Amino acid sequence: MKCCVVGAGAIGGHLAVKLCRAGHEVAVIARGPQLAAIRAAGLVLEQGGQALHADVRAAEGSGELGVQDVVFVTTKATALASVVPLLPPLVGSATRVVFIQNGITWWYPLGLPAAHPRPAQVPVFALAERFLAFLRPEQVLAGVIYSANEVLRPGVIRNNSPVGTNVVELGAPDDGDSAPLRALRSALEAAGIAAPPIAQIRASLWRKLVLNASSSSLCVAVENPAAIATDARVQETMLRMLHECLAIAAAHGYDVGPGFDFERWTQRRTAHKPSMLQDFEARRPMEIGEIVLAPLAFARAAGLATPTLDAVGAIAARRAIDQGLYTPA
Ligand SMILES: NC(=O)C1=CN([C@@H]2O[C@H](COP(=O)(O)OP(=O)(O)OC[C@H]3O[C@@H](n4cnc5c(N)ncnc54)[C@H](OP(=O)(O)O)[C@@H]3O)[C@@H](O)[C@H]2O)C=CC1
Ligand SMILES: CC(C)(CO)C(=O)C(=O)O
Repeated sequence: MKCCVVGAGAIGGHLAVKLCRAGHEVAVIARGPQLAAIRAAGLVLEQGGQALHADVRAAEGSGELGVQDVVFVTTKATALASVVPLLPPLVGSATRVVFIQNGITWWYPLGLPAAHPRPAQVPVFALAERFLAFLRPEQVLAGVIYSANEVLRPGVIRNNSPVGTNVVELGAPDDGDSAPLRALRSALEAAGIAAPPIAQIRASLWRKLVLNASSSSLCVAVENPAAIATDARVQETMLRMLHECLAIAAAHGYDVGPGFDFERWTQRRTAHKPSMLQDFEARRPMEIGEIVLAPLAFARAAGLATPTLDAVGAIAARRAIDQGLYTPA
């Protein structure tokens, strides 16, 4: 498989190393110190006490890379607009483009089953027109990833998830099955990243968003990820947020609570800083619109009250605004 990872940071770097080591032809698009480091010495993924090295091709732009079988877009949602002009040279008629972002994102309304309530209007949806100017809807795939990673230093990614627990749920916006989708899941599985079949990509999105909308904004508010497990008041706040977000998902047609042990997430003692807290600390643009505010817009559209999400979300958003890391639309 000839593939290109656009945005070789924590998630993209992890995928690039695994796919390259599994024998695929992998190029990455990166910039700044990350690009320089990858060009000089490849990418390293620290995982389970091992340093996995991969000599991936690195480029600043897409012109030299040519048409790909698969493009993984693994930038933050905040950078998606900057990705638009990079994609056309990589995309041929058979290319699949996989968008792996947390939160409500641009493809949500695309192919939304008619039985589901209409989504709230959120700013990221405006990107659909730009992506669909050169992508047919069936070329768009979506990924929801469970894999805790951070860039330790340029060129070096650390995976903070217990070995064997990195999972990506892949689907099409219309939930259709296809040979390219199955082939991609198989390629990821063979590369060591679980990619189980799923029935509904928006159910996957909401299940993950329930965790992110709660833990990410709470971690930005308290700046202490461990407090979720160790401080009873913080843990109780997180549980309230989880349940409010589950209600939003259910109101929009995705009942993602059953079978998922959300309470376990509040009891995990983890020092991993959610990517939103990593961004806050590094003073990088934050995914406030997609992870914190979009679920609140969906709540209002469904007529739901979400007092705890509102309060903690307001604090996280305010902190981001004050640092210039989020600008309300
Ligand atoms: N990190 C994690 O543990 C997890 C993250 N996620 C989600 O995955 C997505 C990706 O997150 P993550 O990997 O942490 O993000 P990172 O910030 O670590 O990586 C994104 C990379 O994309 C680069 N980039 C952005 N725009 C461009 C551009 N136009 N051209 C070239 N490179 C570009 C960034 O460069 P620069 O630094 O210069 O901006 C950065 O290196 C997010 O939606 C996040 O919420 C999901 C699960 C876990
Ligand atoms: C919390 C975590 C790692 C869950 O996979 C995540 O999604 C993030 O860091 O943004």
